[in-house]
Formats: sequence, C-alpha cells, structure tokens
Amino acid sequence: MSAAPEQASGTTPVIAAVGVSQEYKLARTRLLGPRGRLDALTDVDFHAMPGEAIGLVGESGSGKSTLTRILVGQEAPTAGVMQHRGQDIWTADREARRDFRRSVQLVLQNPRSSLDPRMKVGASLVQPLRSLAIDVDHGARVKEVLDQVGLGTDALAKYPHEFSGGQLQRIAIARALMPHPKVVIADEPVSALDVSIQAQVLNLLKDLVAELGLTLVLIAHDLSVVAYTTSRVAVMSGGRIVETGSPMDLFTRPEAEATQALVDAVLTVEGGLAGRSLT
Ligand SMILES: Nc1ncnc2c1ncn2[C@@H]1O[C@H](COP(=O)(O)OP(=O)(O)OP(=O)(O)O)[C@@H](O)[C@H]1O
Repeated sequence: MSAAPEQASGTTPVIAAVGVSQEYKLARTRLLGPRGRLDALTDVDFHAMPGEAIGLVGESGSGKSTLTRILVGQEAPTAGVMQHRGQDIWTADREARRDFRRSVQLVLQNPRSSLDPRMKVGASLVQPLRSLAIDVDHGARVKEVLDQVGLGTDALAKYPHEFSGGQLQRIAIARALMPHPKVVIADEPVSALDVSIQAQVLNLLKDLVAELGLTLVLIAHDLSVVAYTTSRVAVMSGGRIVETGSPMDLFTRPEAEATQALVDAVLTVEGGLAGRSLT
C-alpha cells in the first residue's frame, strides 16, 4: 500500500484516497451477452489536510460523485485504499469506523431532498446524534450549531417548507456539524441555489473552516465556486485527477485540457466571477 506523501514528513491527511479505482459492472445489453465494465475512477490520489479547504472540480461524468461516495465510505473502491487519519476505513476496527462516521459529514446539493419534509428542523438536527449514539446535551448542541450557521432557535419548531433554499442549506450544514465533524464534504452545495444566495453559503463554509478549524472538501462543476472558497483545487476528467493547484495557478496557467475548459466555461458565463475574488 502506498502512503500519501505528507505521511513521510509526519503530518497525516485527515482523509486520503490512495491509488483509488472504481469499476462498475454495467447491465447486459443482450440476455446472455457479456456485462460491460466502466472505469469511473482510475488510480486517484486525493487527500485533505487538517484545517484545509480543498476543491474538487470537473465536468459532468468526470467522477466527482463516485469519488465523493468513496470519501464518505458509502462505497468501497475496487482498488486502492480509503484512509481516515492514515487508517484504511474498510479494515479498521469498529471504534475507528465509528470515529470515521462521526468525523466525516456530507452536505448534499439539494437541502429540500436531504432534509425530511415531515420532520421539524429540531428533530432533523438531533437525528445524527441519535444515529451515531453521541451522548451530549441535544438542546445545547442544537443552539450552538444554529448560531454557527447564522440562524436563531425559532427555526427548531418549523418544517423545511417554511424556509428559503439558502436558509435550508444552512440547516443542512448545521445538521452536518452536529456530531462535531473534522471534515465536511459539500457536494455541489450551491448549485441548486439562486446566484444571489450562493456567495452567502460559500462565505459561511469559509467562515466555518476559519473558525472551527474544519477541513472542507468542496465539490463543484464550476471552477469559480471552488476558486472562491478553497486554497487548493483538484481537477478531475475521465475518472482521473489531471491537475492540482492553487485557484490562481489554474486560472492563469492551466496545464490540462480539462482545466482550460473549466476556465473557459467560467469566463464565457456572463458574470461568472461576479462578486467573487480569487483570494
Ligand atoms: N453506479 C454506477 N453504475 C454504473 N456507472 C456509474 C455508476 N455511478 C457512476 N457511473 C458512471 O461513472 C462515471 C462517473 O460518474 P460520476 O457521477 O461520478 O461523475 P460526476 O463528475 O459526479 O458527474 P455529475 O456532475 O454529472 O454528477 C460516469 O460515466 C457515470 O455514468
């Protein structure tokens, strides 16, 4: 098993996919015909250091969602290793697996589908504490996280339909924060939101990284979104990471064709970088 480079210098990534490949078997096109195979990921190395905000960007079908499912432990890779604090999550003991499930939380694209519409926000927020059997004062923790995401406790007795998309995404982020995670993986967290609200949610994620020392993995198809929010960006194409660099480097000196295409997409969308600086 190869180790992530930082381990040699004594600092362990909080999460790392090391040499990860993912092959899917496709449905037969003929009754007795062979099953096709699709390489969704090929030899991917991806890691996030403690307190780092890292972006993962790529066009549709490049493998971002597949890598996300591997990073959160929803799928085991067909080759390579998925590590949490240097330990393979699929061979780790029960305690280490529990620590991983608590430590790495996911925020999805659409809070309207990730939050149960029949549950009051208060009940949705405490659900992760129950399912992970975390023994803390629920009321105090709920107040604390609502404050961290800029919402008041009046949200607790309301249902999801009573909120705007931006407020709901704050609630989804609050829910992810409930178990005191070290890592938040946000999969296209602003692409379902109005452009006017997107910067607010991205600013919230940036503030959480700065104030709580969180590690953020931000996945998006829009390079300007990850450039605004993170300091290091990995570009995916065809199931591989084709380039990694600072947002400024990717914009000013893109090396891979896929990076150039993402830069072009930002620059041709009217107002693509409006209101977002690269620093
Ligand atoms: N469960 C699966 N079975 C078969 N093929 C899959 C499966 N999941 C993903 N794929 C294929 O793997 C490739 C990568 O898909 P993936 O969803 O990871 O890309 P993506 O970058 O997240 O795209 P999008 O932004 O459109 O969600 C695609 O060709 C996709 O069709």
